[in-house]
Amino acid sequence: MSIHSSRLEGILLIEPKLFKDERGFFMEAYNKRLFHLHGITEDFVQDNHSLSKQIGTLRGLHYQLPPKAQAKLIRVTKGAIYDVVVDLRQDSPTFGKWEGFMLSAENKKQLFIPKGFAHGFCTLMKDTEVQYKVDEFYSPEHDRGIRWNDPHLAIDWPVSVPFLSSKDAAHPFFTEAEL
Ligand SMILES: Cc1cn([C@H]2C[C@H](O)[C@@H](COP(=O)(O)OP(=O)(O)O[C@H]3O[C@@H](C)C(=O)[C@@H](O)[C@H]3O)O2)c(=O)[nH]c1=O
Repeated sequence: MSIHSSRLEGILLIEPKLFKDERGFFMEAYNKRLFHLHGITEDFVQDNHSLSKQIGTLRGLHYQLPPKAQAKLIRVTKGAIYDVVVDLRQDSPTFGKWEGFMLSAENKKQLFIPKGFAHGFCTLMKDTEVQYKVDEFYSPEHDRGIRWNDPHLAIDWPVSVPFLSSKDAAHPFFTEAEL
């Protein structure tokens, strides 16, 4: 597998080694020893899986507050997403900066997101399925969100009118968010 760092420290884009043959392909989606060798030593405790039926479905921007903050390892098993992270680490030189990545069932790229980031994605194909590992259990009391179209963040989403949950449409803006 190959790993690429990003301008946001700690964010890693991972390309697994793919074995193709006449039957199809094989890949190791997660290999504890290999990931540890590359510094991803989180103890993942929960695997999540979501389906978004419509193109332009946007989930986010989500995070959990400490002490229940989550690191995440994201991949797409059907369809494609534009995956976005926002640096919420107040001591970081890139605090408040965002970055976007194309993840798809076809390119099989994975995104590792350490604790301290908000995360969201917008689907680029219908019936897109996203699967991700997290290193802390879901905690509704610590669950928080930031408004997807916050002008301060100025995220360049691929759609201007996404399909949102009512919860995601009502999140506070970045400057009012509890961090
Ligand atoms: C995230 C989560 C939700 N749920 C429940 C709560 C709710 O009734 C239902 C749907 O929850 P949500 O609307 O928060 O689902 P969703 O909008 O898909 O939330 C996810 O979005 C992406 C961007 C992330 O980064 C994830 O960490 C997570 O926050 O599922 C769990 O039981 N466990 C979980 O881990």
